[in-house]
Amino acid sequence: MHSQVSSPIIVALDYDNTDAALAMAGQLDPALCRVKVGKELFTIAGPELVRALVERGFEVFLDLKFHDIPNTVASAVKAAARLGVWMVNVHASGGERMMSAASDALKEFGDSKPLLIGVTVLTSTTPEELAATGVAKPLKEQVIDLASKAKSCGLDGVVCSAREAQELKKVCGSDFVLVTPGIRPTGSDAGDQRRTLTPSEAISQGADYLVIGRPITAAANPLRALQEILSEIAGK
Ligand SMILES: O=c1ccn([C@@H]2O[C@H](COP(=O)(O)O)[C@@H](O)[C@H]2O)c(=O)[nH]1
Repeated sequence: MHSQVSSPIIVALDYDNTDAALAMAGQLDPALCRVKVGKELFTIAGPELVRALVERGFEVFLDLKFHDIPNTVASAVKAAARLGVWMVNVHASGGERMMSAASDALKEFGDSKPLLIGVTVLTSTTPEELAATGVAKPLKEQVIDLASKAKSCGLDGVVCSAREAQELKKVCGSDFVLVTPGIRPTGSDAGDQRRTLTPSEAISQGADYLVIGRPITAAANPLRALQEILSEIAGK
């Protein structure tokens, strides 16, 4: 999908109702950011909310992290493409057959296909927590392995921590899109995030898109918080 927005910021609209999500979108500017609809908001507000955001001029990242049998995931990403979203994602740990099925399913959308992104290891996960799930590899190696598989299956990029971005760009190439949540401006609360970096650190490590929720949406003035982050990135 051809994009009109040069900003790297994707604001996570993590709300439990349509009115709150649209009120936040109304305080933002589609020329300065994209927006992300995740599991909570989509479960409560559904496709209508996604269409409403698209109609308001926002490029939408549908962050549902699909993980299922290949046929189901292929159908799900096609449904997302029909909604007009700019980006959609699947769990890279769902396997290569699943990722290839998703990638193949989007071919019929040609140039208007959404970016297809694989989730590697969640930014809330520590190395110890990953090991406890039975993954024997060190966390960074696991991220690189999943990203390499995502690339070979035809995905456009991955979700990872910005801490892994520099290495991933080396391994997967500069065109492979890196979407990085776990972004925390200096002094802001990490909350449940564990592998964090500041906005300017993330960009300097090679992140293409920064997913930012609470540091913007919980700010007294979300638009000002967004503008301050953009200024920090621009080095102003
Ligand atoms: O690895 C991941 C994948 C997705 N997320 C999502 O990003 C936002 C982050 O919100 P903050 O308030 O800035 O922490 C949230 O919607 C997560 O579901 C992630 O954090 N890490």
